[in-house]
Amino acid sequence: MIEYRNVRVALLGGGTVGAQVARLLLEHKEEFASRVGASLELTGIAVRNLDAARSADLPKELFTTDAESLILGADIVIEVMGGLEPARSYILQAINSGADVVTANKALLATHGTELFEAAERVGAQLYFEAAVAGAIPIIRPLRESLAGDRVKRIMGIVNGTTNYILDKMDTEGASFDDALAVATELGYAEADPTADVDAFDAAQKASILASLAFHTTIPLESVHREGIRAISGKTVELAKKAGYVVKLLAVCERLTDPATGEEGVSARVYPALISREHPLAAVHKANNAVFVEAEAAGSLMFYGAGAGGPETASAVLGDLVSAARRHVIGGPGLGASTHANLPVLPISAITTRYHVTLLVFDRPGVLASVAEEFAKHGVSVELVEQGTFGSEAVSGEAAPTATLVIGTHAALESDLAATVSALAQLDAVSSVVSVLRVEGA
Ligand SMILES: NC(=O)c1ccc[n+]([C@@H]2O[C@H](COP(=O)([O-])OP(=O)(O)OC[C@H]3O[C@@H](n4cnc5c(N)ncnc54)[C@H](O)[C@@H]3O)[C@@H](O)[C@H]2O)c1
Ligand SMILES: N[C@@H](CCO)C(=O)O
Ligand code: NA
Repeated sequence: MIEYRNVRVALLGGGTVGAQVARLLLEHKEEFASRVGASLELTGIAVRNLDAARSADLPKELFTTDAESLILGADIVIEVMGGLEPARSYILQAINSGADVVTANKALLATHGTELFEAAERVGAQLYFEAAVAGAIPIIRPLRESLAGDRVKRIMGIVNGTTNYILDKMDTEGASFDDALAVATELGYAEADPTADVDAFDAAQKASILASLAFHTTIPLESVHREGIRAISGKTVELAKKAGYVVKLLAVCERLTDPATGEEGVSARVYPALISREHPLAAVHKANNAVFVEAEAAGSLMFYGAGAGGPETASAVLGDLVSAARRHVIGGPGLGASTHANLPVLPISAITTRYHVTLLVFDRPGVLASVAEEFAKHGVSVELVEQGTFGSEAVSGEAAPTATLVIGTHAALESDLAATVSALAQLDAVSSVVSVLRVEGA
């Protein structure tokens, strides 16, 4: 058997994910050598603070604050630092010095992916990123390789563990938003700045990556429609439950026909949506993720598992490391980006879906008729109306609105729905629009 020299691996980041990558790499050194056909040598771990506590007991001599030197001597660089800079510069330095790269950095890939892929293709380097979307769940390799011979039509899923943890606690335990977020952060699921999770920037970054792979088109992050979960109150969760739904932060990426031109385009969006409690996505609890993929030949596929967590994410990073090391040993170019389709990215106004509009109204004669008239005026067909007393919310200086109206619609064009909602808000009988939620997974 040919004796290969060690494959030198540099690790950038020793936090929630990085420390677990290092731990598993050292613990399973022999096993990895057998799988790769060469020994993987962890040459060092670049961190900001040498004295920071780690989630694993690692040799002190591995730690350094000199990332540049570590990169120069590496065959493969693993980037699990997060953020855009200096992660972007370090990855470019690695690629230009002939190393392959494994990253979990969805923020970086969603904003600088094109530049990084072009740099990698110029020198034939590999750029792997399985951990960047849906943590431990293999979804990147299936889209990038396994389904490369099929035509993906739609992707719908839960791709952020932190917000799923929050919404799940609110639904199953009536927990408050803040308490659930605090626990998710404590458990290491949240980004360094949790607004990335709560305001759906993380989910949007992942949707951009998934849609780019699925539709062979560059989907810029700014073209992903993004709505976070801050507006989801305990009351909204309670009303959803009463109606047989659960609120989930969904990423939806799909091919669709532009209603304005009749041409094919693609849509990528992330928003809190209602999912029937019978739907498999309703059973995704805690920080788990799940992604449904609909493809022309393969039909419907579901990928499920841990979307966040140190060891769980390290699993995906190490899978990429073994792939990269195997290719490093036998030689050959890395897998490039596939963006030839160049489909137009359509705005949210072009989508058609069902909605639940919840209004807080004054309980007086004619309120139902005036509300229904607005839907009719804007061409939105109503499927259900549910009136409930929602406890009076004292509105200072006038009789409190004491009723809620939940209007469920048939499939409607987003732009028609938006026009209806702004008209409803003007009605005297309507005190406030409590929530407008799309219904997915019908
Ligand atoms: N935590 C998860 O569950 C999870 C899951 C999937 C992907 N990710 C992604 O993995 C990456 C790391 O996430 P994490 O949760 O481990 O973050 P973390 O904040 O726990 O760890 C970041 C590490 O990088 C180091 N670092 C940051 N800036 C540095 C710099 N300029 N120079 C040297 N070291 C630097 C820090 O010292 C720390 O060791 C992020 O891109 C994140 O989005 C995390
Ligand atoms: N903060 C991210 C980590 C995994 O990418 C999440 O909650 O899903
Ligand atoms: Na993954």
